[in-house]
Amino acid sequence: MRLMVSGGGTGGHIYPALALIDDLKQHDPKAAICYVGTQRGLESKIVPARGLQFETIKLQGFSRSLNWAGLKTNVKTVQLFLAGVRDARRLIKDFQPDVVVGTGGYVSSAVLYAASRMHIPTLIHEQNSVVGVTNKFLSRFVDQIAIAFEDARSQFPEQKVIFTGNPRAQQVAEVKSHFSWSEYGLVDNKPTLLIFGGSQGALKINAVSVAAIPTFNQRDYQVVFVTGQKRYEDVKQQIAQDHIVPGENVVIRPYISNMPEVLPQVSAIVGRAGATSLAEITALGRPSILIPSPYVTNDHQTKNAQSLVNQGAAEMISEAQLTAPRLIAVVDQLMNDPKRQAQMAMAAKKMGVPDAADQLLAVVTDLARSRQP
Ligand SMILES: CC(=O)N[C@H]1[C@@H](OP(=O)(O)OP(=O)(O)OC[C@H]2O[C@@H](n3ccc(=O)[nH]c3=O)[C@H](O)[C@@H]2O)O[C@H](CO)[C@@H](O)[C@@H]1O
Repeated sequence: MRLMVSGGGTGGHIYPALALIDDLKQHDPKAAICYVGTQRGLESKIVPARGLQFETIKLQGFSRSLNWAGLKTNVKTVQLFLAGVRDARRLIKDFQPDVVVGTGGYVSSAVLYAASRMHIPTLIHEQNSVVGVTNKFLSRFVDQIAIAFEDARSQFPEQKVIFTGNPRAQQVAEVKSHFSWSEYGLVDNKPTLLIFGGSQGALKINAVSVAAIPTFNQRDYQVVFVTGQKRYEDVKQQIAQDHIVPGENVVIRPYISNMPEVLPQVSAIVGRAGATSLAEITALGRPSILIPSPYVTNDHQTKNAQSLVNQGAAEMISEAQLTAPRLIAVVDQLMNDPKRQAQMAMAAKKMGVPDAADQLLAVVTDLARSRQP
């Protein structure tokens, strides 16, 4: 199969694409793969490092401000989109894909639009319960739409929709490694809490976690606190300024690049409610304390989180109510109650789709075959 994939901007769009690619490579080692992203997005760091063919086009998102500057940005966005479609057509002509898959982020708009106009079979994957702007636009043009939350179904043309789950779930659920916390200067066989604010890190979660370090230092669980690559130096500075000394119990990292190896070793998670993170948490069956980002379209992270809370799989703290004492109280309660951890873990696991990559690959393979004469 010749598969072209496009998705970018944040990890939540990139990792599902990579999970699909990995699953395809396992089933069809001769498959040819081309990933299209932007130079500015996180994909330009993650994808080439995997040894994949990586092509870029130049695009930008729409501004939501209705002022003059917003208008100017949006005129530029449309110009770049039209140029992006031309560039995408050229890439498609060169690569000759059997099928083109989009996993969200504005870069996929031009690539999937161009492919559909060229009559190449197309599929988009929507990770969230509330449909993103790019996928909403593309839903009119593509052949098939794979979803990971049933709630998304009614927001798309019904006849195109198929539930597959999020392929990253399978990747995390299937991993077999000999990971040891000693790589992080921590110990094995000790309850471990992972704190991370999605793929980019989150300002408020970082601030509150910094303030909680002295308390975490005294607990009998250990803490891995991931700041996000761009926010690491600020966190370090804050810690120095506040004269905080992280003890042997707390480790601070900018980013974890081997999350599928790390996550299975974690007892509980504090994090945002990005859809791909939630797919991982549920596939593994881990209890979580979710702090949805209030800065995303239609508050979709709150809806993502609510679906776990409704099943007893997670607790939610709104960002507005997040303080260090509140975080410590909720974390302590969970970490000191193994029975509750187990109940939440089981509830989470019931929601997981640990074969999502195979399900998505089956749909993609059928679509690719539909192209052959
Ligand atoms: C601010 C924003 O627009 N967020 C969106 C973005 O979130 P974001 O990019 O944060 O995505 P998610 O939380 O869904 O997924 C993060 C991914 O990055 C990985 N990871 C994270 C931290 C780290 O150190 N190492 C690492 O590998 C996680 O394991 C996961 O695979 O895409 C999601 C999926 O469409 C949406 O639901 C989110 O609302």
